[in-house]
Amino acid sequence: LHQRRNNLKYKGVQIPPGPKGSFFTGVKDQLSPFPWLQYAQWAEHYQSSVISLRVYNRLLIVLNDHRSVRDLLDKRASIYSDRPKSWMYHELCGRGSSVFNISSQDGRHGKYRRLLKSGLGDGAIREYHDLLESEADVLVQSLAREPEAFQHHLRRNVAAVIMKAAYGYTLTENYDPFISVAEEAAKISGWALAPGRWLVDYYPIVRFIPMWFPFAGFKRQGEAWRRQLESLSDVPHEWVKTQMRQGNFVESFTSRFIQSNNMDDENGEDIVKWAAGGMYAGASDTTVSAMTSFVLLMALHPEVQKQAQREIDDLCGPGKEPSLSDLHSLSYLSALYKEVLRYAPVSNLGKLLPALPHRVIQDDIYECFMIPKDSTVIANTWAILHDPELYPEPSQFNPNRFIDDALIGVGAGSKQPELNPDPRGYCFGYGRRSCPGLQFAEISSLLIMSRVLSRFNVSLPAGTDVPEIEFTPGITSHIKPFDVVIKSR
Ligand code: HEM
Repeated sequence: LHQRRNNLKYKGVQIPPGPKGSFFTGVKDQLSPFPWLQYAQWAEHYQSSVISLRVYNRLLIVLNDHRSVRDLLDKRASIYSDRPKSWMYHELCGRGSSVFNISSQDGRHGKYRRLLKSGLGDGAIREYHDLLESEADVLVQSLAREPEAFQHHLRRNVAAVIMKAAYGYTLTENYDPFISVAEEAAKISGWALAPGRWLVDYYPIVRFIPMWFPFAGFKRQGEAWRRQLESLSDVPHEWVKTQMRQGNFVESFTSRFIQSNNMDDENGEDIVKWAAGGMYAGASDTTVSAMTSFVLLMALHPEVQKQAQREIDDLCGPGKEPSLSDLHSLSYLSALYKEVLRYAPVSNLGKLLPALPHRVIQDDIYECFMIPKDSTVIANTWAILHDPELYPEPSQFNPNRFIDDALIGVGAGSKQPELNPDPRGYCFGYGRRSCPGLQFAEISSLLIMSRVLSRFNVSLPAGTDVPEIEFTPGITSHIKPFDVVIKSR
């Protein structure tokens, strides 16, 4: 319908080229578990970095190069920062108000972002210094004790930091009730957002079928999940309030905003609750994924590892662990962090999850193409970070690309190098949806990396062949783990 209307309105302006697929499902059955590679291949095949594809009745526009991403998602952020609607998740499960899913046209969107920015930005991070340092100590001790469980320790570190920062809550040693609450919510959300699973997402008219109707299983399921998710997201918030009432609480993102009571909004407390919920959801898989990639890449690149260790030893003295105040002096470490994010981008937003792609809220024309209102717009961040014109020899893992003037190209020292631009401009998302946890992620990641490098050597088990790098499918795709040895230096 849209297309017919748009063809009339913008006579002769076509939607971007792309595969057509079948009449009913579109290209749904042709999508691979690694869509970012497939999108890049389609872009090459159709000789256009902007392509379109249809899944059921939903039109997807995929942006495969940095220019279109900047031009549309950043420069036209006011119309490209909405999220596609998932009727199952947003309406039936009642999650439309969550930070990730709220419509950019809802007044709460800006309030969440302002709150998260002030609670997670550079100024606020100082509040978390002691917490970050003490959890880094715990991580190093756990790695020394049980190095083979490194992923478990990383996951625990990130969860402990974020739960303390968001709620002032200290994780218990093994099974933690708050983490299982958060993981349960993530699991239900994954099911409710499963692409192609719920017809109501594509044909919302079916939401009007009465609850008792034989085909209304999805409605009963949605209602059950709504109740479950509601109580799950209330648990940590109510816990903070109880602690505060008892006068026995650790300061946190939530307590600070409840106490300051200057939200200037009758829904202030509800906004804090959703914003804090977004912190665990945003920080957990992403940071763990980046840090897991870091450990695996250190095993594959001993020369990079040695150089980073030399820099830390030179600054702090051998055997002395870096502290947060040392991090800004470690320029090779900072380049290494950028290269980990570029090489194994955490967020290959290619998956058809309705949660992270953007939605354009009005018809738009880009170059010679029509981008119809309500299209789902996906940035193929992987393709950008592996574009040989932007990052020469993209399959080489080489942190020097961010510090060596010869590799930065013309304009070195200026804000926008021609080659090897800062990948943080891509892997933390775009426009009015870009990640509000960027600084928090960076400081916690650099601290983990510096502590691991100063205390341990990471290598492949003796006698094993160098493994081929494979990536896991999914929205926070990362390098498929292989065996590594972590030994004290
Ligand atoms: C290496 C770590 C991280 C990476 C790579 C990452 C990446 C991203 C990306 C790509 C998005 C989506 C942007 C878009 O839609 O264009 C996002 C959104 C978000 N991130 Fe992060 N993130 C990381 C860590 C964190 C941390 C530590 C927090 C909080 C403490 C956080 C909180 C959020 C939130 C709340 C959103 C939703 C923003 C919105 O929809 O308005 N992230 N992140």
